[in-house]
Amino acid sequence: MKILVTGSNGFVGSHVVAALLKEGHEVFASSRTGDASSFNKQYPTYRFIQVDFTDPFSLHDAFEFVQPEVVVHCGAMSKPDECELNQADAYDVNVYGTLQLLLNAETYQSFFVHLSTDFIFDGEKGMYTEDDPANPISYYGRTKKEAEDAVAEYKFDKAIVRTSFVYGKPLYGRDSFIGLIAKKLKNNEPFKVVNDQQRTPTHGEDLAKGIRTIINKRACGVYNLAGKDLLTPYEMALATAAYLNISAHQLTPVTRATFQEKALRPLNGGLNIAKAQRELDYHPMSFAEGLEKTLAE
Ligand SMILES: NC(=O)C1=CN([C@@H]2O[C@H](COP(=O)(O)OP(=O)(O)OC[C@H]3O[C@@H](n4cnc5c(N)ncnc54)[C@H](OP(=O)(O)O)[C@@H]3O)[C@@H](O)[C@H]2O)C=CC1
Ligand SMILES: Cc1cn([C@H]2C[C@H](O)[C@@H](COP(=O)(O)OP(=O)(O)O[C@H]3O[C@@H](C)C(=O)[C@@H](O)[C@H]3O)O2)c(=O)[nH]c1=O
Repeated sequence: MKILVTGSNGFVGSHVVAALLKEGHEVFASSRTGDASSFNKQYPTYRFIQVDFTDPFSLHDAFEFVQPEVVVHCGAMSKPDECELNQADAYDVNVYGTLQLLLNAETYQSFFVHLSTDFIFDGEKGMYTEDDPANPISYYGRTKKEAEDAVAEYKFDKAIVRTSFVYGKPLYGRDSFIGLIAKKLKNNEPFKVVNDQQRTPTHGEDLAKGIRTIINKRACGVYNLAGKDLLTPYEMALATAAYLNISAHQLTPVTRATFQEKALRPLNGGLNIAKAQRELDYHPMSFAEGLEKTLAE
C-alpha cells in the first residue's frame, strides 16, 4: 500500500517507517527538516518529502503528489515541557497541523492512523482502557486530546493509537529515556529519577508492528499499543543499571512534587492493552526483553 508517514525523523515515526518498508509497502516519509534516515539507500519503495504540516499550501501539494491510501500521523510537538512553555506552537503543530492533515486526507479518503498518548489521562485511576474518559493535566495532553477529537470527526476510516513512554534503540535522531539513563550511568553522573509516576514503557518495534497490523487489518477505532509491564522511571533506571552491571548509587529517587518539571505528568499512568491483544494479536515484549534489545552492543 501507498503510505504517508508524518514525523518520520522522530523516534516513533522512524520505527514505523522501518516496519512498513520491511513488509514491502510504498512509504512516503515526511518531516519538517531534511531526511535523517538512510532508507533511500536500502529500499526502492522509500521516498521522503519535506513538509511542514502547519503550512496548508505545501501540505496540499504533498498530498496531490502522494495521494496516500494510508496516513500514519506521528508528527507532533512531543515534549510535554516544551508544549507547556510554548502553548501557541504546541496548538499549531498538534491540533491545527492534525486538522490540516485530516482535510487533505479526506480528498483521497485515506485511512487515517493517528498517534496519541497516555497523557490525555489525569493519572488518578491508572491502567486506562480505550473507553476511560480523558482528562489531560498538561498542555501537551490537552493538544493531543483535541487532536483526537478532530480525528473522531473524520468521515473515512480512522484509528487512534494511544501509546506510552516509547523506548528502544534509536534508528536515527534522538535517543529515548533509556539511552539517557545508560549514558548517565556509564559516565557515573548523578541523576534524579521520579519514582511516583507509573508507566507502561513501550518498545518502538512493538508499537510499529502493532500499527502495521492495524493498517493490514484496516482496524478502525481506538487501540492502546503499550508495553505489558508497569514501572516507574526510577525502576526502569534501576533495571538499566542492573543490566549494565553498574552501581545505582548515582540514581536518586524523587517525586513529581520535588522534581519540578514544567508539565505535570500523570502519576498513575499506564495503558491496558487487552483490546489490542484480543483484536490485533498484539503481544509486546517484557521490559526486560526490551531493555536487552535496547542496550545490547
Ligand atoms: N515518544 C513517546 O514516548 C510517545 C510519543 N507519543 C506520540 O507519538 C508521536 C511521535 O512521537 P515521537 O516520535 O516521540 O516525536 P519526536 O519528537 O521524536 O518526533 C516528532 C516528529 O514530528 C515532526 N514534526 C514536528 N512538527 C512538525 C511540523 N510542523 N511539520 C512536519 N513535521 C513536524 C518532526 O520533524 P523534524 O524532526 O524534521 O522537525 C519529527 O519528525 C507523537 O504524536 C507523540 O505525541 C505518544 C506517547 C509516547
Ligand atoms: C529528564 C528526566 C526525566 N525524568 C522523568 C520524567 C518523566 O516521567 C520520565 C521520562 O522523561 P522524558 O522527558 O524523557 O519523557 P516524558 O516527556 O515524560 O515522556 C512522555 O513523552 C510524551 C511524548 C508522551 O506522550 C508520554 O507518553 C511520555 O512518554 O522520566 C526523570 O525522572 N529525571 C530526569 O532527569
